[in-house]
Amino acid sequence: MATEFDFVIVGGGTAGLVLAARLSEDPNTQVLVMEAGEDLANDPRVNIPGMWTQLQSGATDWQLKSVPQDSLNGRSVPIAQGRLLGGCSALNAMNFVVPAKEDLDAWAELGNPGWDWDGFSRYLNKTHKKGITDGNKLDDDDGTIQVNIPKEETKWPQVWRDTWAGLGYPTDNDPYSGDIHGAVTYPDAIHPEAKTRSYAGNDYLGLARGRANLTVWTGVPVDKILFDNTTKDAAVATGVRYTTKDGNTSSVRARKEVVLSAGVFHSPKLLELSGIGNAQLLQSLGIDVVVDNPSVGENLQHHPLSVHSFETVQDGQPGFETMDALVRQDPDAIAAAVNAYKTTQSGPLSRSNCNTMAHLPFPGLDTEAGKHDAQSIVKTLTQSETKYPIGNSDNDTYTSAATALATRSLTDPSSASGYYVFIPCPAGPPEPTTPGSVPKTHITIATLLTRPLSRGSTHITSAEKAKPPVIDPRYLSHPADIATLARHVRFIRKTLTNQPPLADRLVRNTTADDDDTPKKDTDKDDLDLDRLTTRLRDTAAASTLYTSTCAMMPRAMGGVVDSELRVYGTRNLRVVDASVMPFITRGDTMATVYGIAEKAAEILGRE
Ligand SMILES: Cc1cc2nc3c(=O)[nH]c(=O)nc-3n(C[C@H](O)[C@H](O)[C@H](O)COP(=O)(O)OP(=O)(O)OC[C@H]3O[C@@H](n4cnc5c(N)ncnc54)[C@H](O)[C@@H]3O)c2cc1C
Repeated sequence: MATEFDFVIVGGGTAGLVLAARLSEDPNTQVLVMEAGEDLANDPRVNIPGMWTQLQSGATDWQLKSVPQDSLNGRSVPIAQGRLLGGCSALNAMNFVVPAKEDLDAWAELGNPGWDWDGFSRYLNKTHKKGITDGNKLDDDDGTIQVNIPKEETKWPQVWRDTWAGLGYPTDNDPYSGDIHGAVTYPDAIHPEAKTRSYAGNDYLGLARGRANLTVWTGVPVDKILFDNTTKDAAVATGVRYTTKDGNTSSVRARKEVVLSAGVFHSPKLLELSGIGNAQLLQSLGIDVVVDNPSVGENLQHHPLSVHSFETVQDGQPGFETMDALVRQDPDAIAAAVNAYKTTQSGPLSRSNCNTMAHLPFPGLDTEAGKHDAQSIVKTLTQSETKYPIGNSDNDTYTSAATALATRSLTDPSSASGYYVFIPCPAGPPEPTTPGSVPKTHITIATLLTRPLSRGSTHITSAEKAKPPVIDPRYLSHPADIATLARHVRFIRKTLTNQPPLADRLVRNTTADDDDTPKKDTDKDDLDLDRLTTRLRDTAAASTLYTSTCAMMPRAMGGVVDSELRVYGTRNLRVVDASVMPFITRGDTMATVYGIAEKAAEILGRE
């Protein structure tokens, strides 16, 4: 077995497999991918789109959770992260969400030339191939991940669009434009004809699987980067140490580079275990300090969300079916879904079921009262003591850039502060049914905060390799975050769900604690913001999108990697995954991670 390669990629996930496919295009380059999880390429839970929720537990998930969160009344939140070949791209919801232009332009302005929309689009375009939308073939481009907007099989998406149109928002957004206001239907990363998941584990790795110069090892967790410390000006990465399948410790050498693509929690963990991080922390754990950089594992970002389920009208009108029976695991419903999938590649198993979305500016920004309200939150941005990332000397620059981005989302009608998702099923466990009664049906609307100012961290608390990192996302800890999210909750309950045609299909809000007939929320005065805010502390949830723990920006600003993704203070060591985003994108993150890896492959390939 070879023990020396040109590139050693740690983590065969979303980014890692893009790198593997691209770097091994050169037959003279030997590439190794080391993945802690296993290859489940033939598992229906990976391949059948509608089964995407099934892998978020057990051996295919790292089973992480946050520490109890003060800002969520002491609740601890589970954090799903894929532990299998393909990483999160093998178990995520497949929504292919191109980042906003303003996301990328803000990255570049921090001191990352070439990462703006104009520079990054080229790499984003390489990541995907637009498939078929409602029977029409879109593109013959040669991108890799297959994306397409599934055919609409119910009337709910049209109801969603008509409702937003009734409120005066555009509904004809191009999901690939990077510039979306109002309702939008995002593509799913699904093969358009077979209706199977398109992800890094099949479409990127599939380009390269047979190449003699690419080696993929699964079931081999890496726990340390090895350095040659004899060079004075930088620690030179020479390879990694890992645990073999039979439990022994072994190592491999990298002739050119070690690339960490272990994801937002494990890339910083590996840096810290290897001596790169906050010197005080490392010394307290008995780890030799290789590079003192207190920003490693800081700056954790994430979209907090609030979820609302509504019982729907059951009047026998076709087109208003929901997935309640599937959630209840009704055998007839399961049989019908399996049959539709097998015979015509249609039905709820053929899709993500959550690609009907919207981006909304600050609610009420078109009125004087709304503008005034937004300004009251903007004031709290500058008054807040928050400075981040913690532990570096020049974070004023980063803090003002983050504040400017958040201010824009609060004051500019062309920017979004809320990201809405429509799902045709209940949010929690099904309501109990009584014998003889007709089971109820539900839809769910979730709203996510696009520009969170709260920042968290992930760190090791022991030199023991098997110990999970301690994750403190500090969800909704910034006062502006909870204030803004509360406005979006009020918008859902008072405005969106009272607007026809959606209002005509809803009976009651089953997640509200204060109201039996929330369709009449507009008549009520108990939707005051204090009450909604208090309730958010008990009910707000966490989306599955996390970024920024090894942020790409100048080191003095809190950066861990430079704009070519090199780890500061080292040579031959890069990070390429969701952890390098200096600001989280305003929507889902997978498409951006694919783009980051495409760009990184080009950078690595030319060196
Ligand atoms: C449940 C869920 C649903 C989501 N839905 C969407 C969606 O619909 N749309 C969207 O855009 N985004 C979605 N996301 C987010 C998106 O999938 C991630 O942001 C993105 O895939 C992260 O890619 P990555 O390369 O950074 O990490 P990953 O894809 O997680 O890859 C990291 C890999 O490294 C491996 N690894 C970690 N530590 C080690 C180690 N020590 N040794 C060896 N290997 C290691 C892991 O097992 C994993 O395979 C979702 C995420 C989750 C969890």
